[in-house]
Amino acid sequence: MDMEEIEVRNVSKDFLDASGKPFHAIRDISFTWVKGENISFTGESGSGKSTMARLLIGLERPTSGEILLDGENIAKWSYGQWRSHRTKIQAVFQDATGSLNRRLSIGHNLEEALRNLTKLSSEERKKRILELMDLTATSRKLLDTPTKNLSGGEQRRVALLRALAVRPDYLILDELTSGLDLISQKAIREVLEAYHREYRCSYFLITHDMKFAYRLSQRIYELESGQIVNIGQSNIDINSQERK
Ligand SMILES: Nc1ncnc2c1ncn2[C@@H]1O[C@H](COP(=O)(O)OP(=O)(O)OP(=O)(O)O)[C@@H](O)[C@H]1O
Repeated sequence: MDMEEIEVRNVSKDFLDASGKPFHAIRDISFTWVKGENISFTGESGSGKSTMARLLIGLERPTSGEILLDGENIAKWSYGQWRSHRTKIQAVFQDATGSLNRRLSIGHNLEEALRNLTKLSSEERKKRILELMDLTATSRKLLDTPTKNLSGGEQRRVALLRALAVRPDYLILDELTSGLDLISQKAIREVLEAYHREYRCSYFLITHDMKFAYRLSQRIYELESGQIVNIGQSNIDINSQERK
């Protein structure tokens, strides 16, 4: 295998509708997501974006087609196989706060993710967390703050940091900035930019915000009724952007 990538080949996903008839949420979609590259999925509500994300992280299995990670069909992976690849692909879904333990401090939440998903020692975990805070310009003082004291935007940022701490190769972000004020949106965008520049993590962004999509990703796929109807190309290079 020359290229590290995720290849989605002719994937379809059917659900049963209320009357028990098959409903085609994803119809024969194919695309390649090369490691180091960011892509965005956009489209109306119900067009199949979240279903595509759930297929990529193994929360749904395709009705037909294959999803190849470096040539291996992840659509057939068992729960155990997914567990052992958690550091490869991470996801932060719309209800980001669901992945956080609100009773714990931010530091404990990050620490818990690293304890569960990596083999790092206690010292290495501490070092990793501090590095991440510095890289993403997040104050170290926040580590002792109880998660429940944070605003919605800050909680999403922490959920994002939790996923990034694991250093995934691929990261799926479902509507991470929707409903946030402009300052919180910018803060999240800057975290993503800084992290991508350092580790070349590949983002799969689901967003309605086209500016966000064009700024962070190379290609923007537009979905309509479960099909790709348009592919936009961004000429903005995330790696050459200056921090603002
Ligand atoms: N588990 C399920 N069972 C039945 N239908 C489902 C299921 N999951 C999704 N669907 C249907 O599949 C279609 C696509 O849903 P999906 O959530 O992927 O769309 P979306 O583009 O992400 O929408 P939004 O922007 O509102 O999140 C919708 O009609 C939805 O009702």
